[in-house]
Amino acid sequence: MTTALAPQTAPWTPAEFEDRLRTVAQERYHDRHPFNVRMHEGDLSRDEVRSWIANRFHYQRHIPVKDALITAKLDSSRLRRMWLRRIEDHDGRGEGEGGIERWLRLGEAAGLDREDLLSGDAVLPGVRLAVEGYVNFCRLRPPLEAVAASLTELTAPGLMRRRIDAFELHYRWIEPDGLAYFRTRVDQGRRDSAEALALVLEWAVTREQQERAIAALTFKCDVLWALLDAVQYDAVRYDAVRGRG
Ligand SMILES: O=C(O)c1cc(C(=O)O)c2c(n1)C(=O)C(=O)c1cc(C(=O)O)[nH]c1-2
Repeated sequence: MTTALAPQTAPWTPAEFEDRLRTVAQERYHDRHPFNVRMHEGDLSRDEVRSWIANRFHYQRHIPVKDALITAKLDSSRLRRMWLRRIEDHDGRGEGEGGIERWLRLGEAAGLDREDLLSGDAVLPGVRLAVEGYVNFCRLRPPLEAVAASLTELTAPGLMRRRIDAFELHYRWIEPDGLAYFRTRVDQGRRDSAEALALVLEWAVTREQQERAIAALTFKCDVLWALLDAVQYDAVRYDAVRGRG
Protein backbone atom coordinates (compact mmCIF):
# COMPACT_ATOMS: atom_id res chain seq x y z
CA MET A 1 0.00 0.00 0.00
CA THR A 2 1.34 3.43 -0.86
CA THR A 3 0.65 6.40 1.30
CA ALA A 4 0.47 9.84 -0.20
CA LEU A 5 2.78 12.41 1.35
CA ALA A 6 1.02 14.47 3.96
CA PRO A 7 0.40 17.94 2.50
CA GLN A 8 2.69 19.65 5.00
CA THR A 9 5.70 17.56 3.89
CA ALA A 10 5.25 18.11 0.15
CA PRO A 11 8.01 20.31 -1.27
CA TRP A 12 7.21 23.86 -2.19
CA THR A 13 7.30 24.57 -5.92
CA PRO A 14 10.58 26.21 -7.01
CA ALA A 15 8.76 29.54 -7.41
CA GLU A 16 7.23 29.33 -3.94
CA PHE A 17 10.54 28.26 -2.39
CA GLU A 18 12.37 31.16 -4.06
CA ASP A 19 9.67 33.53 -2.88
CA ARG A 20 10.12 32.32 0.72
CA LEU A 21 13.90 32.73 0.52
CA ARG A 22 13.53 36.27 -0.83
CA THR A 23 11.02 37.14 1.89
CA VAL A 24 13.45 36.07 4.65
CA ALA A 25 16.33 37.93 2.94
CA GLN A 26 14.21 41.09 2.89
CA GLU A 27 12.24 41.02 6.11
CA ARG A 28 15.05 39.88 8.40
CA TYR A 29 17.87 41.77 6.72
CA HIS A 30 20.10 44.13 8.69
CA ASP A 31 19.21 47.14 6.54
CA ARG A 32 16.34 47.46 9.06
CA HIS A 33 18.64 47.41 12.08
CA PRO A 34 18.48 50.68 14.06
CA PHE A 35 22.22 51.22 13.54
CA ASN A 36 21.87 51.01 9.75
CA VAL A 37 18.77 53.21 9.86
CA ARG A 38 20.77 55.82 11.77
CA MET A 39 23.64 55.45 9.32
CA HIS A 40 21.34 56.12 6.37
CA GLU A 41 19.78 59.12 8.07
CA GLY A 42 23.20 60.66 8.71
CA ASP A 43 22.88 60.35 12.49
CA LEU A 44 26.15 58.56 13.23
CA SER A 45 29.06 60.38 14.82
CA ARG A 46 32.53 60.02 13.33
CA ASP A 47 33.50 57.65 16.15
CA GLU A 48 30.47 55.47 15.43
CA VAL A 49 31.26 55.25 11.72
CA ARG A 50 34.88 54.38 12.53
CA SER A 51 33.84 51.74 15.04
CA TRP A 52 31.52 50.19 12.44
CA ILE A 53 34.30 50.13 9.82
CA ALA A 54 36.77 48.52 12.26
CA ASN A 55 34.26 45.92 13.44
CA ARG A 56 32.97 45.14 9.98
CA PHE A 57 36.55 44.57 8.89
CA HIS A 58 36.53 41.52 11.15
CA TYR A 59 33.57 40.17 9.12
CA GLN A 60 35.18 41.05 5.76
CA ARG A 61 38.48 39.32 6.50
CA HIS A 62 36.65 36.11 7.46
CA ILE A 63 34.51 35.92 4.31
CA PRO A 64 37.26 34.27 2.21
CA VAL A 65 37.97 31.89 5.13
CA LYS A 66 34.38 30.66 5.15
CA ASP A 67 34.43 30.51 1.34
CA ALA A 68 37.52 28.28 1.48
CA LEU A 69 35.64 25.97 3.87
CA ILE A 70 32.71 25.84 1.43
CA THR A 71 35.01 25.26 -1.56
CA ALA A 72 36.49 22.21 0.14
CA LYS A 73 33.02 20.64 0.30
CA LEU A 74 32.13 21.09 -3.37
CA ASP A 75 32.48 17.98 -5.47
CA SER A 76 33.09 19.25 -9.00
CA SER A 77 35.71 21.41 -10.68
CA ARG A 78 32.98 23.67 -12.07
CA LEU A 79 31.60 24.42 -8.61
CA ARG A 80 35.02 24.84 -6.99
CA ARG A 81 36.06 27.27 -9.74
CA MET A 82 32.88 29.23 -9.14
CA TRP A 83 33.56 29.47 -5.41
CA LEU A 84 37.28 30.15 -5.77
CA ARG A 85 36.40 33.34 -7.62
CA ARG A 86 34.75 34.60 -4.43
CA ILE A 87 38.01 34.12 -2.56
CA GLU A 88 39.83 36.06 -5.27
CA ASP A 89 37.22 38.83 -5.07
CA HIS A 90 38.22 39.38 -1.44
CA ASP A 91 41.91 38.45 -1.38
CA GLY A 92 42.78 39.65 -4.89
CA ARG A 93 45.24 37.92 -7.18
CA GLY A 94 48.19 39.85 -5.78
CA GLU A 95 49.23 42.31 -3.09
CA GLY A 96 47.25 45.53 -3.04
CA GLU A 97 44.16 44.06 -4.74
CA GLY A 98 40.77 42.72 -3.70
CA GLY A 99 37.94 43.53 -1.32
CA ILE A 100 39.93 43.27 1.90
CA GLU A 101 42.41 45.82 0.55
CA ARG A 102 39.52 48.06 -0.55
CA TRP A 103 38.03 47.83 2.95
CA LEU A 104 41.39 48.85 4.46
CA ARG A 105 41.35 51.87 2.12
CA LEU A 106 37.84 52.69 3.29
CA GLY A 107 39.22 52.71 6.84
CA GLU A 108 42.07 54.99 5.82
CA ALA A 109 39.66 57.32 4.00
CA ALA A 110 37.77 57.57 7.31
CA GLY A 111 40.92 58.40 9.25
CA LEU A 112 41.73 54.95 10.62
CA ASP A 113 45.18 53.49 10.67
CA ARG A 114 45.73 50.38 8.53
CA GLU A 115 47.88 48.71 11.18
CA ASP A 116 45.23 49.32 13.84
CA LEU A 117 42.60 47.72 11.62
CA LEU A 118 44.83 44.74 10.94
CA SER A 119 45.57 44.33 14.66
CA GLY A 120 41.86 43.71 15.36
CA ASP A 121 42.18 45.47 18.72
CA ALA A 122 38.93 47.42 18.28
CA VAL A 123 36.83 44.32 17.54
CA LEU A 124 34.04 43.89 20.08
CA PRO A 125 33.34 40.53 21.80
CA GLY A 126 29.85 40.26 20.28
CA VAL A 127 31.27 40.84 16.80
CA ARG A 128 33.89 38.13 17.32
CA LEU A 129 31.19 35.68 18.37
CA ALA A 130 28.87 36.55 15.48
CA VAL A 131 31.64 36.14 12.89
CA GLU A 132 32.89 32.93 14.49
CA GLY A 133 29.32 31.65 14.44
CA TYR A 134 29.10 32.22 10.69
CA VAL A 135 32.50 30.67 9.92
CA ASN A 136 31.75 27.61 12.05
CA PHE A 137 28.32 27.25 10.49
CA CYS A 138 29.98 27.01 7.06
CA ARG A 139 32.63 24.66 8.47
CA LEU A 140 30.13 22.23 9.97
CA ARG A 141 27.05 22.27 7.76
CA PRO A 142 26.50 20.63 4.37
CA PRO A 143 27.01 22.70 1.19
CA LEU A 144 23.28 23.36 0.77
CA GLU A 145 23.06 25.18 4.10
CA ALA A 146 26.42 26.96 3.80
CA VAL A 147 25.50 28.25 0.33
CA ALA A 148 21.97 29.18 1.42
CA ALA A 149 23.45 31.25 4.24
CA SER A 150 25.17 33.46 1.65
CA LEU A 151 21.78 34.42 0.19
CA THR A 152 21.61 37.55 2.33
CA GLU A 153 23.42 38.87 -0.73
CA LEU A 154 20.08 38.86 -2.55
CA THR A 155 19.35 42.03 -0.59
CA ALA A 156 22.91 43.36 -0.16
CA PRO A 157 23.28 45.20 -3.53
CA GLY A 158 20.30 47.46 -2.75
CA LEU A 159 21.82 48.23 0.63
CA MET A 160 25.20 49.04 -0.96
CA ARG A 161 23.58 51.63 -3.24
CA ARG A 162 21.72 53.13 -0.32
CA ARG A 163 24.94 53.27 1.70
CA ILE A 164 26.88 54.98 -1.11
CA ASP A 165 24.13 57.65 -1.32
CA ALA A 166 24.14 58.11 2.47
CA PHE A 167 27.93 58.39 2.66
CA GLU A 168 28.08 60.90 -0.21
CA LEU A 169 25.38 63.00 1.42
CA HIS A 170 26.03 62.78 5.15
CA TYR A 171 29.60 61.65 5.70
CA ARG A 172 31.55 63.87 3.33
CA TRP A 173 34.52 63.86 5.67
CA ILE A 174 35.25 60.37 4.31
CA GLU A 175 37.31 60.68 1.12
CA PRO A 176 35.15 59.55 -1.86
CA ASP A 177 37.76 57.04 -3.12
CA GLY A 178 37.15 55.11 0.08
CA LEU A 179 33.70 54.08 -1.20
CA ALA A 180 35.21 51.86 -3.92
CA TYR A 181 34.51 48.78 -1.81
CA PHE A 182 30.75 49.36 -1.90
CA ARG A 183 30.70 50.24 -5.61
CA THR A 184 32.48 46.98 -6.49
CA ARG A 185 30.17 44.93 -4.30
CA VAL A 186 26.98 45.97 -6.13
CA ASP A 187 27.79 43.84 -9.20
CA GLN A 188 29.71 41.15 -7.30
CA GLY A 189 26.80 40.71 -4.90
CA ARG A 190 24.28 40.44 -7.75
CA ARG A 191 26.35 37.80 -9.52
CA ASP A 192 27.14 35.86 -6.32
CA SER A 193 23.55 35.76 -5.15
CA ALA A 194 22.24 34.68 -8.58
CA GLU A 195 24.72 31.78 -8.64
CA ALA A 196 24.01 30.76 -5.07
CA LEU A 197 20.25 30.94 -5.59
CA ALA A 198 20.46 28.64 -8.64
CA LEU A 199 22.42 26.07 -6.59
CA VAL A 200 20.03 26.19 -3.64
CA LEU A 201 17.00 25.78 -5.93
CA GLU A 202 18.70 22.80 -7.60
CA TRP A 203 19.91 21.08 -4.42
CA ALA A 204 16.91 21.54 -2.11
CA VAL A 205 14.54 18.96 -3.50
CA THR A 206 12.63 17.78 -0.44
CA ARG A 207 10.60 19.94 1.88
CA GLU A 208 13.05 19.18 4.67
CA GLN A 209 15.98 20.43 2.59
CA GLN A 210 14.03 23.54 1.65
CA GLU A 211 13.30 24.23 5.31
CA ARG A 212 16.97 23.74 6.19
CA ALA A 213 17.91 26.30 3.55
CA ILE A 214 15.39 28.78 4.98
CA ALA A 215 16.76 28.15 8.49
CA ALA A 216 20.34 28.71 7.26
CA LEU A 217 19.39 32.02 5.69
CA THR A 218 17.51 33.04 8.85
CA PHE A 219 20.61 32.22 10.91
CA LYS A 220 22.80 34.35 8.62
CA CYS A 221 20.42 37.31 8.93
CA ASP A 222 20.76 36.91 12.70
CA VAL A 223 24.58 36.94 12.41
CA LEU A 224 24.48 40.31 10.63
CA TRP A 225 21.90 41.63 13.10
CA ALA A 226 23.93 40.50 16.14
CA LEU A 227 27.04 42.16 14.73
CA LEU A 228 25.25 45.52 14.58
CA ASP A 229 23.69 44.97 18.03
CA ALA A 230 27.23 44.82 19.43
CA VAL A 231 28.34 47.97 17.60
CA GLN A 232 25.18 49.83 18.59
CA TYR A 233 25.42 48.78 22.24
CA ASP A 234 29.03 49.90 22.41
CA ALA A 235 28.03 53.32 21.07
CA VAL A 236 25.31 53.61 23.74
CA ARG A 237 27.75 52.53 26.44
CA TYR A 238 30.35 54.98 25.16
CA ASP A 239 27.77 57.78 25.25
CA ALA A 240 26.82 56.86 28.83
CA VAL A 241 30.45 56.91 29.95
CA ARG A 242 30.79 60.39 28.51
CA GLY A 243 27.55 61.47 30.19
CA ARG A 244 25.51 61.83 27.00
CA GLY A 245 23.55 58.56 27.21
O1 LIG B 1 27.78 45.53 3.94
C1 LIG B 1 26.89 44.71 4.00
O2 LIG B 1 25.79 44.98 4.46
C2 LIG B 1 27.17 43.37 3.49
C3 LIG B 1 26.32 42.33 3.72
C4 LIG B 1 26.67 41.05 3.28
C5 LIG B 1 25.68 40.01 3.50
O3 LIG B 1 24.50 40.28 3.29
O4 LIG B 1 26.02 38.94 3.94
C6 LIG B 1 27.90 40.86 2.65
C7 LIG B 1 28.68 42.00 2.43
N1 LIG B 1 28.33 43.22 2.85
C8 LIG B 1 29.92 41.92 1.74
O5 LIG B 1 30.58 42.94 1.54
C9 LIG B 1 30.40 40.67 1.32
O6 LIG B 1 31.47 40.59 0.72
C10 LIG B 1 29.64 39.52 1.59
C11 LIG B 1 29.89 38.17 1.38
C12 LIG B 1 28.84 37.51 1.94
C13 LIG B 1 28.64 36.07 2.08
O7 LIG B 1 27.87 35.68 2.96
O8 LIG B 1 29.28 35.31 1.33
N2 LIG B 1 27.97 38.39 2.45
C14 LIG B 1 28.43 39.62 2.25
